[in-house]
Amino acid sequence: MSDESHSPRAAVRTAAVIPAAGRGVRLGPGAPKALRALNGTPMLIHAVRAMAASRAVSLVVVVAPPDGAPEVRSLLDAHALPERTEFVVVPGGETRQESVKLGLDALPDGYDIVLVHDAARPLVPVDTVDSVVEAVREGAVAVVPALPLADTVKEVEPAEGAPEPVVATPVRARLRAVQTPQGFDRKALVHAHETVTEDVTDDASMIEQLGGTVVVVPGHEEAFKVTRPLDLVLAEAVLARRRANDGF
Ligand SMILES: Nc1ccn([C@@H]2O[C@H](COP(=O)(O)OP(=O)(O)OP(=O)(O)O)[C@@H](O)[C@H]2O)c(=O)n1
Ligand SMILES: C[C@](O)(CO)[C@H](O)COP(=O)(O)O
Repeated sequence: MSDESHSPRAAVRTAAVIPAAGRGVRLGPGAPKALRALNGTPMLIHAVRAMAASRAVSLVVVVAPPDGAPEVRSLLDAHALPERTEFVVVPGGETRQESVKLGLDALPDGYDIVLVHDAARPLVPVDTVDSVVEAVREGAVAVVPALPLADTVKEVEPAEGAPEPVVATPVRARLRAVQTPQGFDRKALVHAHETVTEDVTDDASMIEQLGGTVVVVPGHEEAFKVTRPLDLVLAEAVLARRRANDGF
């Protein structure tokens, strides 16, 4: 997609907020997850490049670990990034939700579409980013990329240290595993972050809670979230496959 698109909101500017302030507890001991290397390059840099690869995105706000903003600024300065994109770094908060809110607070005027993208999804392809932006440009208030599930999902009654009774089996064909970047009309997302106080696991659920419509576009298997140690192995394998296929 290019900025010559004929979407109703094609001229509207798009910013990406990248929450990168998490510790990465499930990945095990070490540096904050976003700063850990994938094939020698910090995961965050991969994620920033993935957003900046979209010609629609002209500003990237990185939400750094609370005491890590100077280090993240230095990292951005030390890596090659597209010159047409502006980069801002702000310190994050205790939860993902707080971190996204701090990123939104740092957005200057003039950006009416916002993507929120996990630093922990460093390998999302640019076509996925572009299709999210395109759907918001076409008029959607909130857009999520998602994939059908491979596993059957059970709802259980959580029970610590005991077998958990199953209470329901949702129809798998109606379920989607949701990724990022999630794309939003900026005003709607800011309003949602100012209004919803309950903890949620993604930004789109805040829009849902306020009665807004969220739509799904196809996600991508390479947009998986690096969460546990095995995901690092998979991410490096994806990078190796890209190098072999594309020569970079
Ligand atoms: N206080 C927080 C917590 C999470 N995140 C970000 O939100 C994204 C998704 O979170 P997750 O994958 O859960 O990362 P962590 O919180 O680091 O992982 P864990 O729960 O294993 O500690 C990540 O890019 C992470 O850096 C954030 O910006 N601020
Ligand atoms: C936003 C998200 O990536 C969508 O799948 C996910 O909900 C983040 O969850 P986490 O537990 O904060 O990693």
